[in-house]
Amino acid sequence: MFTNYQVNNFKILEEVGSGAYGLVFHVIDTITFSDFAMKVIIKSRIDCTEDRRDLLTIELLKCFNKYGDDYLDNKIFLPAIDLHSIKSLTPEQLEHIPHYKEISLQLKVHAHKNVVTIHQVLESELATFIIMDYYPVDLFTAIVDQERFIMDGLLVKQVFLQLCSAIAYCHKLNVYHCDIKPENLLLDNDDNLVICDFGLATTSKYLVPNVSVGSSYYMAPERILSINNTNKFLTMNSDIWSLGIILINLVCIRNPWLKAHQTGDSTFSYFMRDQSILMKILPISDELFEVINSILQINPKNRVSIIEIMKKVSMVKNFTREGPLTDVPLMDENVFFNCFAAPVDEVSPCFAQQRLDDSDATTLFASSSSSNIHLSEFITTKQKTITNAYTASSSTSLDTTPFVSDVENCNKQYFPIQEKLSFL
Ligand SMILES: Nc1ncnc2c1ncn2[C@@H]1O[C@H](COP(=O)(O)OP(=O)(O)OP(=O)(O)O)[C@@H](O)[C@H]1O
Repeated sequence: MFTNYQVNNFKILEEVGSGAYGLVFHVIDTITFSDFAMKVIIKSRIDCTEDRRDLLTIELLKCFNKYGDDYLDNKIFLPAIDLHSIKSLTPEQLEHIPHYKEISLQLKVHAHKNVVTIHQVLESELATFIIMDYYPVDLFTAIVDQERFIMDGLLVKQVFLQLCSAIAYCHKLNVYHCDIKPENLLLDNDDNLVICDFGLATTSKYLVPNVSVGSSYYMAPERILSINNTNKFLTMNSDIWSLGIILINLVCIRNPWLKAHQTGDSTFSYFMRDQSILMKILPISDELFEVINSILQINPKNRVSIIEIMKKVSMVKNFTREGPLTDVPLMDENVFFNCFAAPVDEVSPCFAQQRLDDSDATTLFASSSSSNIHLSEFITTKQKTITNAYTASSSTSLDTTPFVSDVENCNKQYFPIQEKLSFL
């Protein structure tokens, strides 16, 4: 529907996902020709669960209609928000703009190689646009449709350890993801895993009552307990439970139960009485059973730590009792420590925020062999486009988030979030 629509220098190629509040698009940067993902979070509340995608689409169309102009060919130009100002929003401020909580928490941890990097946040009155790295496939598709892991135990180890490494890093910075599931884990072309969707993430050390939101397959039993339960559970431990279910997914292409609820799921109810049921319903080896059992402890306090899980998984020799996963190479100690123990990018992930400094742009174009556009040409074209955009849109009534006025503001200047949302 939105193919060829453009937000600043990001042209939409296709829709790649939709969720409760937003749509995700594969976009191309018309300056560098690099791929990005653009998540559009619609601000208006949509209560109905049916036709949600259609309603989100209508809201996004409104956004293009409000700010765009036929003359501009479905292009809109929006101000970018300074990412540091989002990171420093207080919990009280985030109460007023809940969708910024997701962005703020992801920004806290996106320096990790296995967390999706956010490059820009563009603000409009109707929607917020998040520009992130783009990944071609999610883990669900890779496991179920492509069966990418059934022959390759080392790949299972690599992907799972990357996930553990990212989650451990988040926990170290007091960010708890709370929605670890294959649809929220993406793979690059070299099968490196990254985590996305911090929509349910929290910094709350303890689970807040009635947190039964998310996918039931991956949810720890304490998250499904009745709201009258007054025990305090560490949020961190419920992420660890989800890791155990993902490990089962990777090796067995299935889930052990629909939900970890004693009366609501007969398999889980059986598992509570006798954990070895896992050996009967899944083709896992004794060795893997031992690892999974140390993770899927009903009492969250008894669950093994993430670093212990990582050590155990790297040493597993066979994942299954039969088939190609019976003989899995041990992970080389150097690979383990280089790839998983020091996982933080040294390069600032916010390259997009600086890239239109002249020197950076020159470097970018110089290094882009596929592009034959020169910097001077680019600046002229870009200035022309954005000047046109401004002329055409200057009569539009702009409420809380005025249009940017020129190329400087559109691509170089970053506004503090407090300036764009004056109520903060
Ligand atoms: N950076 C990305 N690159 C490629 N695809 C992505 C990216 N981010 C998200 N997606 C795709 O879009 C889907 C929806 O994204 P996301 O989970 O962030 O949205 P959401 O609105 O929070 O969804 P939900 O309500 O289901 O949690 C993902 O499952 C994934 O398939």
